[in-house]
Amino acid sequence: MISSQDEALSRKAYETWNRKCVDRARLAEKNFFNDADSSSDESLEPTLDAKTAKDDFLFKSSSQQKLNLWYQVKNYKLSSSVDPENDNLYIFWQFLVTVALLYNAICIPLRASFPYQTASNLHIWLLLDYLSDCTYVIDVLLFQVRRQYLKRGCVETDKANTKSHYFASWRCKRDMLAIAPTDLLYLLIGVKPLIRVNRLIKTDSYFEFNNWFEMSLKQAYLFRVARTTGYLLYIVHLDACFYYYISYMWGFTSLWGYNLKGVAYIRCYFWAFMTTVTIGNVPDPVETIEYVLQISNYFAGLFIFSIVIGQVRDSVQAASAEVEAYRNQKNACINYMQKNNIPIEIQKKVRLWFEYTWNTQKILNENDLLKQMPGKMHTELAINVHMDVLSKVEIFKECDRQLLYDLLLKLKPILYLPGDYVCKKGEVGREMYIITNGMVQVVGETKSQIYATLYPGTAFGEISLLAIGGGNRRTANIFSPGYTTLFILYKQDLNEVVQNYPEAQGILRRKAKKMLKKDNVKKTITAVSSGLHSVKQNKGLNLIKAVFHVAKASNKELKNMSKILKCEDSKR
Ligand SMILES: Nc1nc2c(ncn2[C@@H]2O[C@@H]3COP(=O)(O)O[C@H]3[C@H]2O)c(=O)[nH]1
Repeated sequence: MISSQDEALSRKAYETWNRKCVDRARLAEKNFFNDADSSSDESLEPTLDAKTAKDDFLFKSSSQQKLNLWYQVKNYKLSSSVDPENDNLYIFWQFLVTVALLYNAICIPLRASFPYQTASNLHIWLLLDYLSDCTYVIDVLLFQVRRQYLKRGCVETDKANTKSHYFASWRCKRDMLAIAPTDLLYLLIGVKPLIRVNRLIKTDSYFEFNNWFEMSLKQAYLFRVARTTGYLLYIVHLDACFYYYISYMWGFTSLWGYNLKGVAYIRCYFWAFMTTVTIGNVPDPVETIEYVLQISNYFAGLFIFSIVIGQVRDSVQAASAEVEAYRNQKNACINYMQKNNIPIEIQKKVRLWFEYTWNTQKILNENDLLKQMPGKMHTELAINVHMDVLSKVEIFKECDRQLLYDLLLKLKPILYLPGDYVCKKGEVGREMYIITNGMVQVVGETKSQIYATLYPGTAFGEISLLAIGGGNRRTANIFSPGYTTLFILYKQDLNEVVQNYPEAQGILRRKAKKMLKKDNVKKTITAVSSGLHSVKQNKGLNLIKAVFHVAKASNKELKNMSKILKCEDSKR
C-alpha cells in the first residue's frame, strides 16, 4: 500500500521532474533560436541553484523513481479527457477492440454453422467471448466517455461535456447495442453463438483504428489493398459457413452440398472461393433450390468481386498517380526538345535533371505543393523541412529569426548537374544561392583553378545582388563539380524581405565587403609573388606592378608582404 505521505512525496518529485522537463525544453528552444551566439548568452547558463537541484534530482533513490511511475499511471487515469489522435493508450485500446470485433465477426458464424463449438471446448469459447466483451465495456466506460470532440471549432476537454456529448451521439447508441447482454438468452435457448451477433455493431472503433493506422503508414495504398482483400476473404468465409449450414440442413446427402469428406472448413471454403470468384469447377446443382442458391452466389460473387477489383485498381492508381504525373511531364519535355531539334547533349542533361530530381525529392516542384496552403502552414512546413539548412548559413546567423522565416517562404530549390556553371564572372547577378546538398567551387578562368570550395549551409552570389563590389556583376565563377542542390533567392524577394530588417542589410553588406577585401588580399599576394618571381628573373616591369599592389594593400597586409619580401631577400 502506498501511504498518503508517499503519495505527497511522489507528487512533489513528479512535479519537480515535470518542471525540469519544461525548463529543459525552454532552454533547448532558447538555444535553438540563439544558436548563432549561444556562448555569449549568460542567461542560458544554469544557475548554481539549478545545478544543485539537478544533482539532487539525479540522486533520487530508485524507490522514489518507482513512485514517480506509479504517480504517472495514476495521474493518467485521473486526466479528464483523451485525445483520440495522440493518446497512445486510447489508440492501443481501439486496436484491442478491433481485435475483439474481428474475433466476433469470424467466430460467431463459424460456431453457428460448423460443429466447432462442443461441450468439451465451450469454456474456452465463453472465456474468449467475455474477454472480448470486457474490451468493449472498458472502451465505453474508460475511453469513449472521455473522448475529446470539437465544439464550435475548439477541442472540448471537460469531462462532464465529453460524457454528455458521447451519450447523445449515435456512436453511444451503437456501442450500447453492441454490449447489450444478449447472452442472457443462453438461459432460455442454450448457448447459441448467433445470439451474440449484436457484437458486430461496434464498428466505430474498428474504423477509427483503421484510419489512424492508414494515416500513420508511409505506403498506405498497400494497407488499403490488403484490407480490401481481407474483406473479400471474409465474404468467402461467410459463404463457406452458409454452404456448410445448407449442406447440414439437407443431411449432407445432396450431391451439390458438402459431403462430409476431408476437413469441413477447408472444403467449404474452397467451394465458396470457387463460386464467389466465379472460377466455376464446382458440382452442378440438382434441386431447384440449389440452382437458386448457386445463381445468387454467382451473382453476389460477380458483384462483390468487381467492387473489390475496382477498389484495388483505385488504390494502385492513387499510389502511382505521382509517378504517372512525373512521367507525363518528362515525356512532354522530351517531345518538346525533339520537336525543336535541341542538341542531344542538352537533351541528355534535361533527362538527367528529371531523373535526379525525382529520385532525390520525389517531387518536381515542391513550391507548387506548398503554395496551396495557408501562409502560416506553409511557413511551418518550410521551417521543418529547410530551417536546419538556413540556420547554418553563416551570413544569416546574426540576423533576426523572423527574417529567416520570411526568407524560407521565398526560397526555391534548384538542381545543378555535374559540369554546370551556377554563375560566371561578369554576368548580371539577379539571384543569390544557398547550398543545401553537394558542393560548388569558386574557380578562375579554367575549372582547374580552384580558389575555394563551398559546402552545404554556405550562401553565395550576394555581392552582385547587393551591388557591394560597385556594380551588379558577378565577381567570381561558380562551378558545380557534381550534383548540387541549391536554394535560389531572387533579388526582388531578398529586397522585399530585407527592407523590413535594415540591420540585416548591414550584416549582409559587412560580410560581403569582408569577402571582397579578402579577394584584394589574394590578388595582392598573387601579384607580389609573381613580382618576386620576376625580381628573381630580373623583369623590371613586374616588379613595378608588385610594388604598386603592395602599396595598395592595407597596413596589416603590408607588414605581411614585407615579411615575405624580407624572407625572399634573406634567401637571395
Ligand atoms: N569574389 C569572390 N566571391 C566569392 C568568394 N567565395 C565565394 N564567393 C561568392 O561567389 C559569388 C559570385 O557571385 P557574386 O559576385 O554575386 O558573389 C560571390 C560570392 O558570394 C571569393 O573568394 N571571392
